[in-house]
Amino acid sequence: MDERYMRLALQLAESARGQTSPNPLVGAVVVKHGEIVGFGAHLKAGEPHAEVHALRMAGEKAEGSTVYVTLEPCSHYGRTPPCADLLIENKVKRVVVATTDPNPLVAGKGIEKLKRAGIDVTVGVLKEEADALNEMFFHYISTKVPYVTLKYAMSLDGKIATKTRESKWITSEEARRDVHRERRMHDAIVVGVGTILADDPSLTVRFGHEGKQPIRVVLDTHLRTPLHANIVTDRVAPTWIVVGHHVTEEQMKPYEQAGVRMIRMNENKIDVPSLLLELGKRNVMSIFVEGGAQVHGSFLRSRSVQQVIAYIAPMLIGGDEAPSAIGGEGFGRMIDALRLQVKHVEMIGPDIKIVAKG
Ligand SMILES: Nc1c(/N=C/[C@H](O)[C@H](O)[C@H](O)COP(=O)(O)O)[nH]c(=O)[nH]c1=O
Ligand SMILES: Nc1c(N[C@@H]2O[C@H](COP(=O)(O)O)[C@@H](O)[C@H]2O)[nH]c(=O)[nH]c1=O
Ligand SMILES: [Zn+2]
Repeated sequence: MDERYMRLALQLAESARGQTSPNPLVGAVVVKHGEIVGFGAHLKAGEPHAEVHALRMAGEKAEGSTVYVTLEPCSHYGRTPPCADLLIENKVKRVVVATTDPNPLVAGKGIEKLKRAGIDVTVGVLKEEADALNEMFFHYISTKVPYVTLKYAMSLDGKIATKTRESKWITSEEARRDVHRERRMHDAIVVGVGTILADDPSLTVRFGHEGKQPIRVVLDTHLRTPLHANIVTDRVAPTWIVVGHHVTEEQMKPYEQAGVRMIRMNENKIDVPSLLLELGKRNVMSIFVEGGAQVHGSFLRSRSVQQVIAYIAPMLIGGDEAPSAIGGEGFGRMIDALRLQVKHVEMIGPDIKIVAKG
């Protein structure tokens, strides 16, 4: 029975996907005498937690109830009061927790508090599902740098464009729509200025997956992004441009006036670990790196890759000069190659989608 209610709590949590950053997805269900008397999900950082919504809906029925929650109830004062205290005040009889919260502020303290107050606590119901739900949050809260997804679309022979740099289109309309769904799962989309100059992309979530638009981050050491680029002028989503230390205030001014947020690194280059620290400091919990090959190469070099999403089209492009999905220096020895595990393979229209994780 516990699994049935926890599954509902997990579904509730998932419904807020893409809205809660930098907080986790959390769902809660209140059950009394075999009846659901309240439920809720955390919808937005800074707003009430899932338990608050669920207990509010339950009212007096919360007393003597069993509460199912997908993440250990918080026990600290963040932007909202601790849920563990609220559960105790509501005289809840039993709390079923799917997984503990690795946030150093919580990590086991919430469960301790509940037990000390005499509440019967069960931990680990559907733990696998609950951990998968928040893998990005867990990565971010324990490393303070964003969870990194590399995405590329390539031909069967691994090319992302022809030797004359033509790339429209390699994958099908359906595959390109699927990219928008994956974009939406991330706080930011990252591309190199090469992609801006080649494609003038909008880097927005469209095709019915609209919701909170991810931040568009351009890695542009020498500030070569044109002021008339879509991502500067369309104001559909936030745009951040990362530049080297040598770029001056007056060079950045026109971009800031156009509403672009400028991030100037401490060196005349953008190295990935420093970039990730800067993004992590600005509460970016997950990034969707869309290329090009050089950018992918720099993320691979620093082994800062948690997930790869590859779309493969059944076509052959060939040519030594045609760029492959990941450029840069690469590894000289097989032992250094980044080994992943294939988690998911599916056909999308005529194309193959492969998801692999570190
Ligand atoms: N060339 C291909 C891609 N090309 C991806 C480009 O690098 C760039 O991310 C997109 O053009 C941005 O599009 P938007 O303006 O945001 O809709 N991506 C794909 O999935 N398949 C391909 O065939
Ligand atoms: N969203 C959520 C929790 N989130 C936990 O609390 C932290 C955010 O606290 P605050 O800044 O007050 O919103 C977050 O980092 C995570 O550890 N906890 C819960 O009991 N239920 C919830 O629904
Ligand atoms: Zn809480």
